[in-house]
Amino acid sequence: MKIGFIGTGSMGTVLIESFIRSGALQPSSVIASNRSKHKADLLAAKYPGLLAVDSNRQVAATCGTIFICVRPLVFKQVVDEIKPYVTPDTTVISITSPVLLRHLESSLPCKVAKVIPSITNGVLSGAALCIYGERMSEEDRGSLEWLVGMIGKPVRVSEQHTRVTSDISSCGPAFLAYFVQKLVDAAVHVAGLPQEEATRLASEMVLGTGKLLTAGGYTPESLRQRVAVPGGIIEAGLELMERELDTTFIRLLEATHAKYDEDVEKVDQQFGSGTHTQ
Ligand SMILES: NC(=O)C1=CN([C@@H]2O[C@H](COP(=O)(O)OP(=O)(O)OC[C@H]3O[C@@H](n4cnc5c(N)ncnc54)[C@H](O)[C@@H]3O)[C@@H](O)[C@H]2O)C=CC1
Ligand SMILES: O=C(O)[C@@H]1CCC=N1
Repeated sequence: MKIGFIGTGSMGTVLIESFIRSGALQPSSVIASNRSKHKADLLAAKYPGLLAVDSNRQVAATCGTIFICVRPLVFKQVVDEIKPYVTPDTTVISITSPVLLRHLESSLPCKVAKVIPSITNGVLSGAALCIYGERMSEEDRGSLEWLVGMIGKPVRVSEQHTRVTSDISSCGPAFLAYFVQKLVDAAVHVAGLPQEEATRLASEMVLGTGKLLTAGGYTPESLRQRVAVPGGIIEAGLELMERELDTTFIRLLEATHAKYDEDVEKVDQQFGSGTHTQ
């Protein structure tokens, strides 16, 4: 069965390349379209057998499973384009959170799901959030999770929790990279450590910490307690972070939720769906 990708920008490309690199998909199973076709052509050149096509309609007409990898406000246009070509057996997957299942289910006569990937899937790691519409049978869900499981850890979440879980798994890499960057800048500023060396150390530290938290038997709390000796150097640093960052993360999530609400409202207007309740 052919798998289609509409939108081969940053995330569409990550998904296609990861599915191919992991062995989940052969290039010859992949059909891709993009507004400016040259981006899809680049993938076709890199992966012989992959078919880049001129229109989203061609993807819809040939593929049983279609990932829509465009920005939220472009969805309505794409959905209208592909609608005549999907059948009840087609599965359409949105990779963006502000396009809700009800937008898709009310507009398309097929199965719909959301898979919110993460840049970490590009190294076959991290989570991929799975949210299912009612027309997805348990077998359909299992098949999609097999595919997604080749590039990350599929995690089923309710649509209600999509925003906050995506804040962690999809936005988290950017937030953590910001933390790393600030730590590196401080090391350069305070002690003159070469930037490259500080970056290498910080990156290894993040990798090791991730392993401790996923496979090393630690929780964030127990890890912190284990390394922060009472009255010691780490505790001095943690006390400062506690004072300075106390409400920062709550405000961080409030900021992402506010932007999400704005996007959902705009998508609602496009789909003519009234006020959202998620
Ligand atoms: N950046 C990230 O880490 C994550 C992004 N997402 C979601 O992925 C979606 C895409 O994001 P990015 O790849 O970062 O954006 P992007 O801007 O890099 O890619 C979007 C692509 O869609 C193409 N496009 C625009 N209109 C089109 C149309 N009518 N038909 C076909 N192609 C069209 C553009 O040319 C572009 O290549 C967004 O909805 C975002 O919410 C989801 C999880 C993580
Ligand atoms: O729709 C989402 O939740 C993702 C996370 C970052 C951008 N888009």
